[in-house]
Amino acid sequence: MANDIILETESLSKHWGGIKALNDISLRFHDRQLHGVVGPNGAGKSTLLNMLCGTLKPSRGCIFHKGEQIDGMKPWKFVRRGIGRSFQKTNIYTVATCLENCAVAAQRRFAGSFNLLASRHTNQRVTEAAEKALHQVGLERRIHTVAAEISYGEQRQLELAMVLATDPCILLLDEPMAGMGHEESQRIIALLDQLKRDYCIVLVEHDMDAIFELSDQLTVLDNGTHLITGTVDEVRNDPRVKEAYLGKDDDAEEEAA
Ligand SMILES: Nc1ncnc2c1ncn2[C@@H]1O[C@H](COP(=O)(O)OP(=O)(O)OP(=O)(O)O)[C@@H](O)[C@H]1O
Repeated sequence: MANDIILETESLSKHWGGIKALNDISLRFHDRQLHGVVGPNGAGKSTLLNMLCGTLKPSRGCIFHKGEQIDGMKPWKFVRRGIGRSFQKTNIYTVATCLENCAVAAQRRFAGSFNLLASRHTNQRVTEAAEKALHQVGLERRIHTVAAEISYGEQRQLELAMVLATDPCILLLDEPMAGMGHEESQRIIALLDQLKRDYCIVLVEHDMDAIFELSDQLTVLDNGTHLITGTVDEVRNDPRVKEAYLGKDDDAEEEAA
């Protein structure tokens, strides 16, 4: 079991002046598992993802990818290592086609050579990766459609495709279902359920039904601290979690019990 740990944090902390956005967080993320991260607003979820993808440097603590310490490396090195990150806010070029958006993302992973022959080969890899990613998320019929012309739900699917186009092994996803209707959310849930068979997914999401349905492991953060990590059942039944967080929104479940 231990050797399928693909990403690990050790006493990870991020402080801004007096604000302890994240304090002493030690977590293990496994290959081919979906690890949900929840917590009230300001709990430190986005801060965690920003450090896991290298865009934010920890104040203290370490990050290990496949056993190698990677904190302090440049963000593009995280991308090259297969650590892909999506954002809460839509991050696409609306004037470009879906394929072009994914190609720009794929270039972050594959481009980098000034050799002309190599660059032709690179262009082909970039296009192939972009097309594959659009197929993975079910947007194959939208390949040549300008992003401004697809629905909001499809734009969120495109965001996911842009991460997949970087050929990652780890997907760090920040609220991929934000602002979606029920039907669109169901489509993303089905997609993530499929993707977790092949990727390590770290999913930050406020939609608790989705998190409960998808998570193999679930972490609760509260005010920058690590409350618990466990299976969905372990977390739901933990009195600290009920008290600190889930209890507030769990009335329906309490009534049903
Ligand atoms: N650049 C920054 N400078 C100062 N404080 C920050 C910065 N970014 C985040 N914080 C603070 O760190 C804490 C954690 O923020 P973070 O965005 O990680 O929470 P979150 O759990 O993702 O919240 P939400 O669910 O609202 O997105 C908050 O108190 C926030 O105000």
